[in-house]
Amino acid sequence: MTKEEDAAKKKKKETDKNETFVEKQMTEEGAGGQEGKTVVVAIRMDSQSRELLTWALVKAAAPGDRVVALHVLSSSASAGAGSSAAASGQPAAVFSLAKELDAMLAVYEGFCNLKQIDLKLKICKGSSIRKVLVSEAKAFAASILILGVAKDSRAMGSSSISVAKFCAKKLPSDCSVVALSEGKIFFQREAADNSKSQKKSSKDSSKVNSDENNEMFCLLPIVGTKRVNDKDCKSSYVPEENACSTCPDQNDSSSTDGSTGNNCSICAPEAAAPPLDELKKEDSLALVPVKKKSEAPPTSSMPIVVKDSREARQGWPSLRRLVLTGRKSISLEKHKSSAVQSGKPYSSVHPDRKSKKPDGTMILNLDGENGAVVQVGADSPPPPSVLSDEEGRLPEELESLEQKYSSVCRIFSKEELMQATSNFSPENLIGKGGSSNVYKAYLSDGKELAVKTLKPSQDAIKEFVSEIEIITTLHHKNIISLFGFCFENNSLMLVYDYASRGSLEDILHGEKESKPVLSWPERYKVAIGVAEALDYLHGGGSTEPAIHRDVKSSNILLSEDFEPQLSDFGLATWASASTSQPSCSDVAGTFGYLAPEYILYGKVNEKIDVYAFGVVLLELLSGRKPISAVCPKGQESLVMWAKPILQDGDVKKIIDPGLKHEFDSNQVERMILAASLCVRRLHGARPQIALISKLLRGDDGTVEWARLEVSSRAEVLDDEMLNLESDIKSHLNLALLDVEDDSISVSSTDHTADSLTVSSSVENYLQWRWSRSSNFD
Ligand SMILES: Nc1ncnc2c1ncn2[C@@H]1O[C@H](COP(=O)(O)OP(=O)(O)OP(=O)(O)O)[C@@H](O)[C@H]1O
Repeated sequence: MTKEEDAAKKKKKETDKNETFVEKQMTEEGAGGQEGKTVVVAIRMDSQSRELLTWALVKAAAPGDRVVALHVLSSSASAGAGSSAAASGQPAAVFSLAKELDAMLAVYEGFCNLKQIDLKLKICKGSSIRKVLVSEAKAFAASILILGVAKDSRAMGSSSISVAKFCAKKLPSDCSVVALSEGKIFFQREAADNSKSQKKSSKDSSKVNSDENNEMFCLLPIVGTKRVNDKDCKSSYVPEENACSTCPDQNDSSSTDGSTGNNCSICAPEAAAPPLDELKKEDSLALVPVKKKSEAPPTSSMPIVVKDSREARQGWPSLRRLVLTGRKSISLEKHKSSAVQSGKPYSSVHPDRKSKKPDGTMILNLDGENGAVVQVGADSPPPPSVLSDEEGRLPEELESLEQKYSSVCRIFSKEELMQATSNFSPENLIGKGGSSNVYKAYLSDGKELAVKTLKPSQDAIKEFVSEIEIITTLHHKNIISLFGFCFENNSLMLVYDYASRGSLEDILHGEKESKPVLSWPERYKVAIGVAEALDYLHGGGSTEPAIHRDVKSSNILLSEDFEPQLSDFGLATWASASTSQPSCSDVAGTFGYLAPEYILYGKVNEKIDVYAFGVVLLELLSGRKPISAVCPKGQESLVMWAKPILQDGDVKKIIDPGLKHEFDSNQVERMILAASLCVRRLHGARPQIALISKLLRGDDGTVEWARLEVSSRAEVLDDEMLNLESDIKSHLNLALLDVEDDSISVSSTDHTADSLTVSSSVENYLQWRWSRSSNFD
């Protein structure tokens, strides 16, 4: 046997070992038992942790499972300045760390929703990381504990394999322990009987207590809220599955800060929640400390929860970054319309909020240990100033705005905008975004405008400034014009031209009763207009190239004559400022429109706009939503549903039945070709938007080229597989695919268990996992 063959054999063996473990987990745990298992993943704020999470979610967790991303703050740790500052109890550092970790997890929201995995974040503090890991894994009755293998062993005080060994020794035999690096298992202690551990209920787990010495902080979503029995917990709402440990038993009311009052923000009397019907389950999040309570049932007191995907699943959310982008919070598909219709306020986090006590509103003191859950609906009281410091000074970036932009747009006073919107009356509320309200405004000369009020936060300021900076350089008929802005009295407002037909999303997917179906010529006009806008944005108009980063139907507004206007440049970035390097904390956008490389690696270039535009084209063609829970299994994702149909070129199957065969078949063909090319898995295989624009307009040569390109898909797939392999290896070495040198020849359509290690692409892999998972239900 040659040296190479020997190495290949060794490699294969390693892969098989990984697979055996994975398959075992999948078959034993994923078989859809009533109660899912808990997978605990020890994470830090680094890219390796992202690998671990990806591995845990894709390989170890099955539908119905809970994955707990556990971050341990150790006073002895040197895991980064933020981490050690947080560990030493600096409140702001704790909060900022929680925000960063939250952002890291936010990337997985979409995947977790599709996979029905409940992803939670927990931050603990303890003197020994390994001991905390053991006690937490026990407390969660974890079936698997996943750890990284530290390259710099000093980072965690000792080698991570030794940590893994320690954990394996201390944890019950029904908990597997796995230590990974770059997708390879370096240490593995398999559970003696996983099927047994799977059955472990939260009741069982209550017998095992968290380490008394672990100080815990938590981010807790008020999702799936239910009123807790008065006897158990007064004036409180507690997430169904995450009731505070103090609620069921209030005997122990000591708190982490040593005060005698109940310091749990969920059951503390001062944390009086609004009536149930005023809480929108998808929007709430609190950072709360959870006091130690040895008798408490740990699984029902999970102190840290960032996302509860099982709740969100019900509404198939368009997922947003929750904390870092400030105004981009989780919103469900029907969020905007329902919010507007009902006019109900909803809750979200204001990290910078100081103590406040409005009526009926859950507001907590905020320091590093306390988060603030505040009502921020249309009629909520104004939050304290984040625009100026105590001495009334404005942040630097705001100070120069007026001077810089007064020549290109109008600076409004708040008074003027109040008048123009009849005091921001609910009747003038025309739309709602993740963290914004949009009101119709009338100037005294009769001009109609749209005023977007941003909920103030430090991140909102950044987006406000960035949007003004970028949008004022753009002059295109298909890009919304910024008419003016206002920052005053703690208000951040952007004033745009009014688009009388509202958003494409509302027109395509909104309440149908009164609205006629968008006709084919209008759809085609929208497609052409948005392609031109993007072409211009990406540098085709010889402006400095920029990337929108949030192309979606709700950000395409329509004028009276259906001229589309690309809007919402809050996430936009100059192409020169974007990086193709993976980033843990800079993924934003809306699930359903996110390009695979962006979800997985956080890679930003103009091709993420091309991908998102492809999804919009599919919406225009089919009238379907990007993600829809009402579709049959395997068809929830518009892209996944459409891809095989696009490949067949079967117009009848893809075209919106609402069009009743009234369409131009040449234009439809071009749109199908364009969509096929835009939603290609690999960004390199997606054409520039300029070419797509030419194709849509019917340029003969481009149409010919596109036909060939799309029909020679099989050949391209091979290339894609090769590219994907090097992409993954060179960029992240993600544990997701385990692509091996000798595995490329395996067919991409061979979705058998054996092909798991050689899945042709991220998307195929996810699709395969999804369809497989669906069978478990
Ligand atoms: N200039 C405008 N003219 C008419 N309607 C508008 C205008 N701007 C926004 N809207 C309406 O307000 C809604 C909310 O817009 P906004 O940009 O705040 O949120 P979004 O983009 O839908 O969500 P998010 O900000 O979370 O991405 C839009 O979908 C649209 O219906």
